[in-house]
Amino acid sequence: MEKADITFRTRKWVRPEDLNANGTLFGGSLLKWIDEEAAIYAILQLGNGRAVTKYISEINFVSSAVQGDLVEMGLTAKRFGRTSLTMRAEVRNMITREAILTIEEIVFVNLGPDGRPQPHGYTEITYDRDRIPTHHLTETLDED
Ligand SMILES: CCCCCCCCCCCCCCCC(=O)SCCNC(=O)CCNC(=O)[C@H](O)C(C)(C)COP(=O)(O)OP(=O)(O)OC[C@H]1O[C@@H](n2cnc3c(N)ncnc32)[C@H](O)[C@@H]1OP(=O)(O)O
Repeated sequence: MEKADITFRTRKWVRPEDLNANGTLFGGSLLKWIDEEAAIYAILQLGNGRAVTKYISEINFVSSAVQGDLVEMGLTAKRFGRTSLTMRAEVRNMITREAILTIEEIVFVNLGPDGRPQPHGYTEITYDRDRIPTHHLTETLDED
């Protein structure tokens, strides 16, 4: 798979509840946002709502953000495994484009209805919405 550029999608406004005691953006808020963003990205790439976070590599908090800053989150698929998808993540200041956080590897695993890893069958990134699951997981419990 060729190296793909990161596409920045979700934007967040740094609010008072996202700050640490230092008055800068709390790392835990940032990680929550990026894990959620990665989950949505993985679900759209793997076409399966049952995808879970398996592994997150070193997290580099490159610079901080302060209240009122606009930040944007980007992800790209680095590697499609048999049951896994490895992504790279970056969060940056939307205005200055200065990096705030980088994570080289976030691995999600595609699960079957039994909760075990299941081959996803994909090898390439989709830029369309062709793999979006069509129903909520709770609606399919009886059918799976
Ligand atoms: C209408 C629209 C509807 C939309 C649709 C609904 C959307 C609804 C949204 C819900 C959104 C939920 C988002 C959940 C996001 C969480 O919060 S997940 C919660 C946190 N994560 C967990 O609880 C996972 C806990 N771990 C586990 O259950 C088990 O470890 C797992 C994931 C089943 C894997 O089991 P395992 O025995 O390790 O599996 P194994 O076969 O050894 O490895 C599987 C793959 O992982 C890789 N792997 C294993 N260990 C590692 C490692 N340390 N490093 C890197 N790779 C590794 C393996 O290489 C393998 O990859 P492949 O070579 O097959 O590609």
